[in-house]
Amino acid sequence: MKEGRNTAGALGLVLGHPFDTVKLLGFFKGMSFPLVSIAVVNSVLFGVYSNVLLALTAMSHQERRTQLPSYTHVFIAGCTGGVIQTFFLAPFDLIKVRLQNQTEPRVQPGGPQPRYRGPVHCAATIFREEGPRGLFRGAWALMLRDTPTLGLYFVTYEGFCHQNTPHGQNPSSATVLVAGGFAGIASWVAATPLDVIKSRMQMDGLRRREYQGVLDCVVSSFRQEGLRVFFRGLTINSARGFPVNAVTFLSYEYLLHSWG
Ligand SMILES: C[N+](C)(C)CCCC[C@H](N)C(=O)O
Repeated sequence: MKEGRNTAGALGLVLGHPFDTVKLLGFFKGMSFPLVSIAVVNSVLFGVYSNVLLALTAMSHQERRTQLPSYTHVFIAGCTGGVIQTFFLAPFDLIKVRLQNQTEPRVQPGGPQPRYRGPVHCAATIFREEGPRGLFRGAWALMLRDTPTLGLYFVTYEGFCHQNTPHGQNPSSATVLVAGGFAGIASWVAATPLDVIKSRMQMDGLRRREYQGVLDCVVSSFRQEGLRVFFRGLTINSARGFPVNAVTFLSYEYLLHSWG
């Protein structure tokens, strides 16, 4: 009896396995592009941030626990990280926005071919149709969005950690998670108006050019849609910002400690 059940269980598993695999692969399909992009961009951002802070304060990460760096230094280091990461983020972000805004996102047999068939094809097509500079379309708006808001991001993080950690100690994992989450929300709330503009600039140039530049895009979006346009996606950005940045900062702290 027991034997029979085990065999049945094993058989079920064997039969079910291909389905599970397909399901899993389907579930994570399309994840390699964001994964590569986030790995590159976050290493640049956090690398620049910690090195600039190191240069400004002449203190190691561990020493800074007992002697908090000034928020001005944290802000400057965050802004510098923001400027440098823009060069890396711009093409990745452009490709993401272009792919997300496709009207025929899927290739269907016999149906119309989508303009971009995937991230690599998208990059090659932009390069061909819009030139190498085309890959940096919207980069100014992106830099304007990210420079001050990444300063704010790190100030929020360090401030929250400092306030909730006994003097001289390392913040607990729970504190790091909440501080990272709040940093994500604060920076996304501040970044949302320029995020709307950035995405519009990135989509511009696909057919005819609609905007003359960032300012023109701000003015004409405001004229056509009112003040509300600058708050588009605010809720979703914040809701996503909390968990994403909680985990980001937890891994950052973990790596800092394991590398010594
Ligand atoms: C500055 N800005 C708010 C745009 C982003 C800040 C957090 C960056 C993080 N990789 C994320 O995707 O949430």
